[in-house]
Amino acid sequence: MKVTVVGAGAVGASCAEYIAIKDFASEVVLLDIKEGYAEGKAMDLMQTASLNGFDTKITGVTNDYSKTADSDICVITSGIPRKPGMTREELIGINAGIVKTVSSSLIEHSPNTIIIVVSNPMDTMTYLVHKSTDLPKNRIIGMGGALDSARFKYRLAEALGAPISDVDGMVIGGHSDKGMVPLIGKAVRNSVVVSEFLSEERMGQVVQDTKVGGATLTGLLGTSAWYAPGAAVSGMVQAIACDTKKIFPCSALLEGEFGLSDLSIGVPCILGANGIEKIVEISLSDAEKAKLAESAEGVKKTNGLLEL
Ligand SMILES: NC(=O)c1ccc[n+]([C@@H]2O[C@H](COP(=O)([O-])OP(=O)(O)OC[C@H]3O[C@@H](n4cnc5c(N)ncnc54)[C@H](O)[C@@H]3O)[C@@H](O)[C@H]2O)c1
Ligand SMILES: O=C(O)C[C@H](O)C(=O)O
Repeated sequence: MKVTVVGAGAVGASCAEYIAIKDFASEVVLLDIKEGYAEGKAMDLMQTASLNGFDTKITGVTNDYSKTADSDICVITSGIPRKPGMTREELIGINAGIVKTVSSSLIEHSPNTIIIVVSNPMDTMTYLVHKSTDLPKNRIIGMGGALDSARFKYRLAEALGAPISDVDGMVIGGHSDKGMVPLIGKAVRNSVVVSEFLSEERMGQVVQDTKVGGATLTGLLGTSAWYAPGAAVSGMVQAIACDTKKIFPCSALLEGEFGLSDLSIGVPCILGANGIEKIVEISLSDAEKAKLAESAEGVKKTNGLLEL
């Protein structure tokens, strides 16, 4: 199993590290445009192998796509991150060009690959890869909901005073400060809906804290987060590599599912060897449907800025 990660910055290196630590891939290629940068990150990571106990071989390359040939899975993290006070949507001007060029170079050398898009604004960048390449739709997947759901579980555990392993919940919709739809009505503590434990007001706070999770970290760090994003990507890569058929909320191209079409947005998906094996059309309350529709409008507005 060969995995390429484009962008050896904060998120790309974190992805490579978590993939290696989980020890299911034979090879990870890190590629960056900055001379020597990916080589340096790969060497540093390889020097953790005997300490962390993995055999995955990590190599770094400067913009040489021939070294990525025949990758089973490619992750795109190249592009600029936001700074405090910015939205993810403001990154479109620079990142769209990067994502378009990178995806076409990857496919040239790995025509059968599955692509996971991370660069922001992620739903729009995922849609751009659908529109600008010939890959089938099950092989282009955006990562956002896996991260947002992890943040939702963190906030739920905090509100409940419970261990994180005791809570479950999912975030669907666009990966944006306003567009996320944390499904609070379906969130559970050990099978019991959280409304049994939390007031309406506290649940509203959990939802709001989840939606601005990325902005909160950007304010604290001066740039956006990388540990949880890297872990979220590695979980999706593992599900595909090991054909686990686990459900992750992913940005998938919709063609009528949930009453939506012609956009990529976060919905529950079964991930396996074929990438998105199935979009799971869970039933939503009227309020959840309305929020998802509003979120889709926001994503489509950003998609409208693309030069296709
Ligand atoms: N979808 C998500 O949940 C999620 C989570 C975190 C970050 N992100 C996004 O991921 C992206 C990367 O974030 P980061 O913190 O790692 O940024 P970073 O600046 O640390 O790293 C980005 C790397 O991309 C490289 N790069 C730029 N253009 C390139 C090109 N054409 N080819 C190859 N490499 C290129 C840069 O040299 C840099 O090393 C940002 O757009 C950020 O908003 C998304
Ligand atoms: O917040 C960001 O800009 C980066 C990423 O989308 C995140 O949610 O951490």
